[in-house]
Amino acid sequence: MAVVETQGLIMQYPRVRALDNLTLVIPEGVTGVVGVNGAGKSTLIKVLLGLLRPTGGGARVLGLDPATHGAQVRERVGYMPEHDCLPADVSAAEFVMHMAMMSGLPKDAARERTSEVLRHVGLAEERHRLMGGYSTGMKQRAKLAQAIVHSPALVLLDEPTNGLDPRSRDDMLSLIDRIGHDFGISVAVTSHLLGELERSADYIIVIDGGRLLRASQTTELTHTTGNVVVEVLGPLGCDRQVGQALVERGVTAWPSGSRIEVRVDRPETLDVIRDVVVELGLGLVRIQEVHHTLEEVFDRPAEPPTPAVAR
Ligand SMILES: Nc1ncnc2c1ncn2[C@@H]1O[C@H](COP(=O)(O)OP(=O)(O)OP(=O)(O)O)[C@@H](O)[C@H]1O
Repeated sequence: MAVVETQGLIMQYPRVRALDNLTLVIPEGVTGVVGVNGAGKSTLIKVLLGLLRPTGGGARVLGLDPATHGAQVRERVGYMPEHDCLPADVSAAEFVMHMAMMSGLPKDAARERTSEVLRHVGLAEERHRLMGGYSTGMKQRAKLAQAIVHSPALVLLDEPTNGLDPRSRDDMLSLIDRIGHDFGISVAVTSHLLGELERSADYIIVIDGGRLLRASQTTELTHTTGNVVVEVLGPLGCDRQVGQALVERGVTAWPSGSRIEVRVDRPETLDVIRDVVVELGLGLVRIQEVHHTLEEVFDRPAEPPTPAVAR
């Protein structure tokens, strides 16, 4: 089921068209919305929350039109803004509890949910410290906690890994994974880095210049290439020998570092590889499937470099 649908969305600022006829569907689960800085990600989120009224087209969020039912949308949707927006002189516990009560939870339930979500995001011990003294990673976690404290059906996270060091980035991505897959809250998360959402997102939407570039299941984008990499053991240059022998038997093969990449277009190809290695008196170390990463899908052509001959 779709949690968000947009149809021909246009957002024209005085000088910039930030969304340009954008039609997309965000399914349940974790969706990565990827695009370079200025692609229109934050504008899209603000339109979906009903904070900005689009100049054309429309959207449905959990079945509601945010342009006319913004308050109802925001009751059911959590939002983690990109920029630092936390009051410095308040503790995470006070802030998240305040947000919980603002969303309509009675005081006792708000207190209980606050300590629960602060534990989930890893801020249990620091919850009574003033947020002004928090590191960037802790601030991001506090922002995430306030976004999910009212148990929304959907949470919109705007660049949650921005400014984080590699370890905190990994922690944040694991948290997003848990929120989407263990807590049952659908997540739409934006990033300007394609590769980082590969692990957590079930679905990827790529936007560029306010337009939809691509939308598909992550597994479809990172599907196996149909190629294998063959590693052999033997004297210097033996990999080239294997490649040459494969090409002579009509197999498409080409060098890949110190190994040989082979197109497996029929099941017998794997037998041919084994026979060639044995005939040449070499050791077969491994035959490994080659997967595309998301970055490769967008940065590199899908076809092997030509000519497909190991020289
Ligand atoms: N309030 C505004 N008024 C005028 N132009 C705006 C406004 N907000 C954004 N823009 C412009 O709209 C375009 C899209 O911006 P947006 O912030 O949506 O992109 P983004 O993909 O979220 O990038 P970033 O991650 O850098 O915020 C940019 O060219 C930006 O300069």
